[in-house]
Amino acid sequence: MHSTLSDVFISHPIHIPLSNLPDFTSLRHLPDSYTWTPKDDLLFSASSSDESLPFIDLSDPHVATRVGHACTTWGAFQITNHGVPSRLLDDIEFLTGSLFQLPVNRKLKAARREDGISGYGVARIASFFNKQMWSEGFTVIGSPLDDFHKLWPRQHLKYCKIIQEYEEHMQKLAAKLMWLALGALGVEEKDIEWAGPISDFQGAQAAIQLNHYPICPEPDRAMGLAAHTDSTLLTILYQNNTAGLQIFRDDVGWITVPPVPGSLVVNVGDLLHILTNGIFPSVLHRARVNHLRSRFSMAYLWGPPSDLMISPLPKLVDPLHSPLYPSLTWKQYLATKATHFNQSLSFIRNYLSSDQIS
Ligand SMILES: O=C(O)CCC(=O)C(=O)O
Ligand SMILES: [Fe+2]
Repeated sequence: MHSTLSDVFISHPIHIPLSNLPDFTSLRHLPDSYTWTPKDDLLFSASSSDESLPFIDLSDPHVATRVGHACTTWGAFQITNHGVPSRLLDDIEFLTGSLFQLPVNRKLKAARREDGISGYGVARIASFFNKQMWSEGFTVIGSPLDDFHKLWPRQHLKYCKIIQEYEEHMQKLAAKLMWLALGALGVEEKDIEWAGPISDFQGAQAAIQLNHYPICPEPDRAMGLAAHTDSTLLTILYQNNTAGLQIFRDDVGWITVPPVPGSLVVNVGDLLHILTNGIFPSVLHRARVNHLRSRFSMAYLWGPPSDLMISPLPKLVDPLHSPLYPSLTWKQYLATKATHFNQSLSFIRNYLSSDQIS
């Protein structure tokens, strides 16, 4: 039977009591439960380098080479001239701001259920850390109608329309980026059957993750969203005009991705890393907070149909480059991630068949 992404979370519930949600505005000092040290996350070091993430104009004649190079060296890049209307970016930012500005008791009406994925709550990755993160989130998967009706009984349709339009643009952009990135490796449309008859990846599945990082009294000791890679093929992220996103490269350390109005950040996710047999790294990233301004980010998490087998593309495998990963579905990968978190890729690397992975 065809299953949806939500099914994965029914079998892998997370237990984060909603009482853990803080009243961010009333805290003058960071409580111990929000104070991070390197002991809480080995990666809790300050950013160091002045290197910067590639910034790519999608109308550049050499765009495929640039995208391919950015994916290979960083697993991430920023884009401009991407075709998403700036009015729509304003709309989604407005929606996000309006949502998190609601009183806590209203937001809790649309709280994510323990075995669910949609709705309001703390970051799913919270269960892997001893300390709490200075953020709140809202996940949209499928129709937001029911949840939005609980949040905005009289205005929900207006907000549903923004989500629908945003998804349509993001889906098209994700497909375009996918072909640019894979095209740079010599992968052609005929090499990916599931992209469909007109190669537009109509069968893809996606979620939208809205994040809010409130003003923080002691930002140097707090963490907005701890270091992770995304379990997607690609993630397209829009951030408001407040810095906070940082990405990690082994030879560089942490660098901040400055917000550039109207531009979008693209991350290679774990599944594209698998598909390219490790040629593209999935980028480790996190969000820091600050004491002056609230920060919002809106992530479009894009992946394949959840029951489709994903494996290193035959074109990228040869006697010198044997497949590094077994075939597995997005659903299976998410189940692995729910247990092994940032060790998931190295965990599945040890298996030849997904039947062995539990
Ligand atoms: O807020 C950000 O910049 C990062 C958000 C993120 O990584 C995510 O939602 O997966
Ligand atoms: Fe992320």
